[in-house]
Amino acid sequence: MSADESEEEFSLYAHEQAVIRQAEAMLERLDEVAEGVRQLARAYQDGYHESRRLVRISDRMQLDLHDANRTLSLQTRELNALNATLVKEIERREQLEQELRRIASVDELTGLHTRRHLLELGEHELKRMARHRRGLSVLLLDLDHFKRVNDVHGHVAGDRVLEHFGTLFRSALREDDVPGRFGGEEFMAVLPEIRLEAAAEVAERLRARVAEAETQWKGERLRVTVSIGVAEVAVDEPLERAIARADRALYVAKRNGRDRVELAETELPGASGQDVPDA
Ligand SMILES: Nc1nc2c(ncn2[C@@H]2O[C@H](COP(=O)(O)OP(=O)(O)OP(=O)(O)O)[C@@H](O)[C@H]2O)c(=O)[nH]1
Repeated sequence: MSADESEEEFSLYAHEQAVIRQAEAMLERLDEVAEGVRQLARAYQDGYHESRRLVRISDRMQLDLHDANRTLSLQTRELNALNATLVKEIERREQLEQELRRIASVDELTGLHTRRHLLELGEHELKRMARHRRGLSVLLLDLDHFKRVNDVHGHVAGDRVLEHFGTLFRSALREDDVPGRFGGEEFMAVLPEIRLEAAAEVAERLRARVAEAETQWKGERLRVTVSIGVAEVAVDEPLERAIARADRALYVAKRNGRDRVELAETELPGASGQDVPDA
């Protein structure tokens, strides 16, 4: 073999080797491509199943959502109805409470303060008096022989007289005075910023007006008189003690012939008092 031949042989061999390597490389690449295609197909397949599953889930979710929405709408309607009922109930209770407060504080027959409310307002005035020290007085009033009005003309006539007295009582007082019905035919007033003598004048004016007044009843003119006890609340004196003193003065007015005003004895410092007289 010549040198050329061996060279050619060598190059042929090298060429074949190169082709073989190229073919092998191509096959490798083809394998990679095939694997890639397989992966892609798998991915499509998985994706298909996944999206089917997701669609099923979303269908079910949608139905559930519809159901939930329907339930919510129903509940909202029921809640709205319940809310309307509750609002009405609250309004009704507020009205009832207002009515109860009114009943507890306003005497139905005369429109004056009730005993309880009067005492509350009295305590309030007492606190104010403790600050300004301009005086505070109480009047205790009782219609005279009132039983006779009932006995002779009937209870309804008696009511009419009480009602009329309420009007006279209120009109004889100032705006700031607090008149109330203590119970039955007994009345009381708390007069802020008034000393004993001025309170006695108020009481006397009222007594005279009542004595002159007439209550019309079924063509008859009914007349009553009133006895009044007056007390000025002493500094640091509890209200009930001043009321008890006014009550004793009222008793004296009754004993001295009725249709009279009597002043309570002055409270002695440290003297022990009596409780509020019962209605
Ligand atoms: N019509 C009516 N009468 C009442 C009311 N409250 C109390 N009375 C009556 O008031 C009368 C009070 O009588 P008494 O306590 O004996 O006193 P009085 O007849 O006023 O005699 P003196 O107080 O001693 O002057 C009773 O007959 C009660 O029935 C009421 O709201 N309406």
